[in-house]
Amino acid sequence: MRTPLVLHAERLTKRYGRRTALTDCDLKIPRGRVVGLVGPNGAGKSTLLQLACGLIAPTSGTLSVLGSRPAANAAHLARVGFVAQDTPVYASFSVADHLKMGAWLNPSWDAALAKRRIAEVGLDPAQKAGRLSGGQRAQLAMAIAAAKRPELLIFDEPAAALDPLARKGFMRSLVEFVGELGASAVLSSHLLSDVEQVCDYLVVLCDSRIQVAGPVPDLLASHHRIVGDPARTPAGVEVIWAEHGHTVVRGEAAAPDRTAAPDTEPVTLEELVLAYMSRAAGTVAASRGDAAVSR
Ligand SMILES: Nc1ncnc2c1ncn2[C@@H]1O[C@H](COP(=O)(O)OP(=O)(O)OP(=O)(O)O)[C@@H](O)[C@H]1O
Repeated sequence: MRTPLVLHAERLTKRYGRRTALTDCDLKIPRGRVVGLVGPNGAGKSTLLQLACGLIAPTSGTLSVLGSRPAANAAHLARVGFVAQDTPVYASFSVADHLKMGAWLNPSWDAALAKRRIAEVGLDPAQKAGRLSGGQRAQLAMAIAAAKRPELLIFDEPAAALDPLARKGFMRSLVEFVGELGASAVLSSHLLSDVEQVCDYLVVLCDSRIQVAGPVPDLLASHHRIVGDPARTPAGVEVIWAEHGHTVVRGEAAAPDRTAAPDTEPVTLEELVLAYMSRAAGTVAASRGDAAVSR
């Protein structure tokens, strides 16, 4: 039976020497989601994704990917597609060479899908990869990862180098493509606008720890903003962060009941993420302009 989880971490910890990149992370990510992994620089996002791909090993704790140890064997490797940060390609190889290499390396290679995808995004098969723009390189890397027909696609900041318009187009094509494959996807980003555009599941990682994780609609339903005196925060809710007369809270007791809590408002995804980031930073909340998560 297929495991219902694409990623399952228990007390997952990764240290590089004395630096701890992940601390006691517990995570259960169900299949069929497009997951946004967000957090500031150095939060541990790439480390988590590299662990999921089997490129590095945990210091302690466990992580299973599609029910097995990451990169457990060749068959398992074929079930996971990875697009690394900066979408590395072989500069002197043409687009067509990349597809040939993909076919040679991957037993489950879907040559028709790769070829169609390359045509759809307007890439010239004869073009040397070193001459592609950042956006074209990202599209090539995504086509290669997807032509393996993986069950899980992992993207480490796939669109970071792209201008806003190219990024929007790339993210849209990413989610369409993942849907067409019937795959799950996990993508890291510190651009919240990317995540809002395509993700239906959110993981906030700050300072090596998972702050919150869950389906986006559930997170938005279970968090609220209380306007005014923080002392008026209803009992039984968890205060995530308070500043400038706005308190972001989690808990059913804060559901917008106009009689009991007349100044309770819904939160946006940005407010929710910034509240967890500010709490993790333990400092005065960053204003929208200087936050590490930017739009
Ligand atoms: N190979 C390494 N050796 C030593 N320290 C590392 C190594 N890789 C990452 N780190 C450290 O681990 C922490 C987490 O890094 P990681 O790259 O996972 O964060 P990130 O959230 O992906 O950051 P960014 O958004 O800047 O890419 C950082 O403090 C980083 O300096």
